Amino acid sequence: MNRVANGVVSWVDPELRELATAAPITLFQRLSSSPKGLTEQEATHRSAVCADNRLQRHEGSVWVGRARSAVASPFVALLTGLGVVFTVLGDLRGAVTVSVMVLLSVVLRWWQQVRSDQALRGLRALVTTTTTVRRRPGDGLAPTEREVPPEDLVPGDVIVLATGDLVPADARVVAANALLVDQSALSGETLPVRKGPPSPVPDRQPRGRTGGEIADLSSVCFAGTSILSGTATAVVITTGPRTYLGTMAEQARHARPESSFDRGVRAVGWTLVRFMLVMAPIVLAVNGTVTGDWAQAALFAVAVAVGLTPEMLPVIVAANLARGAVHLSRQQVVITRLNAIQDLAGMDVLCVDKTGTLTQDRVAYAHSIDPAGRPDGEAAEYAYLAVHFQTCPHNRLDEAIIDQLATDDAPLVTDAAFTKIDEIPFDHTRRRATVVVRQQPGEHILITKGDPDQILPRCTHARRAGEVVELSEADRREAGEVVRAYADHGMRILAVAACEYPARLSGYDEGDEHDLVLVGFVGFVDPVRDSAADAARTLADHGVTVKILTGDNRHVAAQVAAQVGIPVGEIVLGTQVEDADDAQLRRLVARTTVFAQVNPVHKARIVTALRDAGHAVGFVGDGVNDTVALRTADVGIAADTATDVAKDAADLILLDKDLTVLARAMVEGRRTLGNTMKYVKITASSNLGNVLSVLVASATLPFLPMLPIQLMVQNLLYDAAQLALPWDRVDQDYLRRPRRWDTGGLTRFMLTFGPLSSLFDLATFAVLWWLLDIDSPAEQAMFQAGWFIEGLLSQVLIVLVLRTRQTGMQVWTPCGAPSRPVLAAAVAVVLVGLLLPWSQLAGALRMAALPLGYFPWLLAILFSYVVAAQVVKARYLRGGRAWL
Ligand SMILES: Nc1ncnc2c1ncn2[C@@H]1O[C@H](COP(=O)(O)OP(=O)(O)OP(=O)(O)O)[C@@H](O)[C@H]1O
Repeated sequence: MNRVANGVVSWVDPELRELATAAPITLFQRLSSSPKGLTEQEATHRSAVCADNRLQRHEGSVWVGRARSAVASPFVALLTGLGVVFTVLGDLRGAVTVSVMVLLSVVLRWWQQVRSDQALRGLRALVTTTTTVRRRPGDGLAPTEREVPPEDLVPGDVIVLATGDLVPADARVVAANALLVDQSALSGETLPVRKGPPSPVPDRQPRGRTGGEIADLSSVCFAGTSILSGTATAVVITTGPRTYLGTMAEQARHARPESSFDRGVRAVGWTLVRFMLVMAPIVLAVNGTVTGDWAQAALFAVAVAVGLTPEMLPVIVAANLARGAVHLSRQQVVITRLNAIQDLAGMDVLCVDKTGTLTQDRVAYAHSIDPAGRPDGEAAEYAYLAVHFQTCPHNRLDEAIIDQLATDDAPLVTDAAFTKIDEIPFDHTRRRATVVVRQQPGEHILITKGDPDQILPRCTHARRAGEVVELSEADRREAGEVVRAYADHGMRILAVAACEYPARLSGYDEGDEHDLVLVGFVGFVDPVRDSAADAARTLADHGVTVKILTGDNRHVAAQVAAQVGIPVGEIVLGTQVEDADDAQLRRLVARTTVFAQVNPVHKARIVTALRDAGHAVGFVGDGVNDTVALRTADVGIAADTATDVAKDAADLILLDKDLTVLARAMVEGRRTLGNTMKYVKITASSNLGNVLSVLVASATLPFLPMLPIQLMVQNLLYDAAQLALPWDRVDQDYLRRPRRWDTGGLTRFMLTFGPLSSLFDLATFAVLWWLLDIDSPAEQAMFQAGWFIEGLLSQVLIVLVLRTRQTGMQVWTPCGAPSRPVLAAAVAVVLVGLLLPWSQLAGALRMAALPLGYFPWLLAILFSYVVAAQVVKARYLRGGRAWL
């Protein structure tokens, strides 16, 4: 069977496994390629057929996916259903009005999401990576090697990999030299894996591996993994979303747990559906019984149902989120998932790492000391030797050693005097790195540097004044004290130890890191950011508990926490997290603020336990293997400098990895949610009031109090005014606590302010009926215009009163007053409403101009309504109830 059709390989695992072990000639044949690589023409042809070699799905499908998520909202479903009912009942004007509402909300929401996707792509484009590919200019011509963007790779391309490279696609190794690959992104397996062309003996699953068979194929390098050391030539088998990582990323995307915002939106949707289900049939029954015209009653009931739905909610939410996203990007925060802004508002626990978030991220070498704490350069010399030969990527500590010790001739001299034999790279679980070198023939020196807690137990001897002496218990305690004393001053300490071995041909592994001689310690400073304490205080003042999750030593963690003002208490270590079952862990995380010596797996478990305990959790991470925790958290946050995979998993990307930026972003999230909640609560209560008025009017009037089309135009006008709400101010009080969607509060709010507004509607009916004598079916157009104006004006005005919890004249003080856009929109809509019965549209809306005598009464009713709303608000708040 030909598995390469038009250069596209259709993948299932058995085929991958087959290609993993295939002889080179079969491999190239199956991929329609050759060891000299593809021709440029063939590569162009294949790239036209295959999707780009990107982790994300093809652009087209992202747009479709976004469209799908924009449509999938309970309000859209509800309104579409009501639109269908209108059509069935023959009211096309009603159906069109509802369709416009639905279309507007879907398009706006979709547009916002696509725009933010584009912004993120723009950000990613700033990070350039290239891959070396071997291609021929044409058939029969010699191949050349050149650098191309990873997106340009196609199945069949021959690539050359070297130390420090990110593997750009799933590729079968055809030749390798001491190839060591970090596969932790795929399998959680933290030890590096040796890779090379397949051996004649089939691969066996290594013990203790967590990644499953695929990741254990030792002849395949997978996209997203990185080359720790060595070189390789490989042929690309599969690219982009079809790689192993691509499918995992896709699964993880789908597996994302529902966030607190999503839960809130769903709950609001259901509360409104319940109200509608109760109210619409009642309106139908009352109106049908009184008028006897059941068809008209049915139309009216559907219009009431539309009126009861805050139909512009998706639009207002989208507009709010968009404004929030723009504001955040000005504050160095890029949003990758719009809803994350609302989740940010609900966040009550923020898990942060230490380096860069709390500290200045400028690690500097400080000193070198012997095991007893006396100044001595030997530890630094060994550490430099180890870093010099280390091929796994240098981190900040390594760079600090190089900056300080790689003086003019040092690299040359080191290369001349020593030869590298082997390496056991650093990883977050081992918390140490080892290099083996040869100085004298017949003798190897193993040098290990790392967390003192990891190194000291592996030492049996120590250096003292140039001598190697046995490490007594007292010496060990003394060394521990030295580490602690420096760590207590916030200094990061690496222990350095060495050991001599007779030269051998076989490689070295962890089993050789024992019976070491402790050479001493090197110290580093990474000062706490000046702004960190202020930011931590701001977060605490706003009800967010900051927890530190660091791979570093407990003393340093405690010191940094104390400097930043985070209460320390009991410090929990990674090993304790590992030993605790889920229930124990929930209790542990509830009382702990500092977790030290934790690896990425522990971090993910801590986040899950916090979520299980009901918290809305933010998590800051930047490693490839922080992906799980980033996805598990309600808000995953990564710095711009993080790996692509981590950024892909994050909801927020910080262009400046600083806690202050995060604190500001959190306040912005609450402001956004505050303005959204204003709309939901005030609108739902006004609509409930309308329905109650309609019920009373239906039972008492010989005609409809308002026609369905009038009811919906009134709704549209009101909603148009509310489009300015995202630009409104929010009470300081509201911003001070984590906020989630609160539907319990919504019901109470509706039941208080809905009937209140209804009272003033009834007063309007009374004025129209008894005082102005508009009391016959022939005059219904005038009556309906009267209620249309009063209803619209009272709804718009009440937003200005209820939008803040300030009472009395405070509403008009600078912090309580509405923002200018909100005020301007309200005035504009009030004017339109007042002029409508006199306009050209009056006929289409079946309204008649009102007698001027109506307006003093209107003024009095509106004034009394505002005063009454203030009084009720004050009482409502005195009852200790949550406001918006
Ligand atoms: N280059 C290195 N060589 C040897 N050991 C190292 C190296 N870098 C770090 N370590 C040790 O491993 C420990 C854990 O480091 P890791 O990078 O996992 O911490 P982290 O979680 O990133 O810390 P942070 O919270 O500060 O960001 C360090 O405390 C240190 O003792």
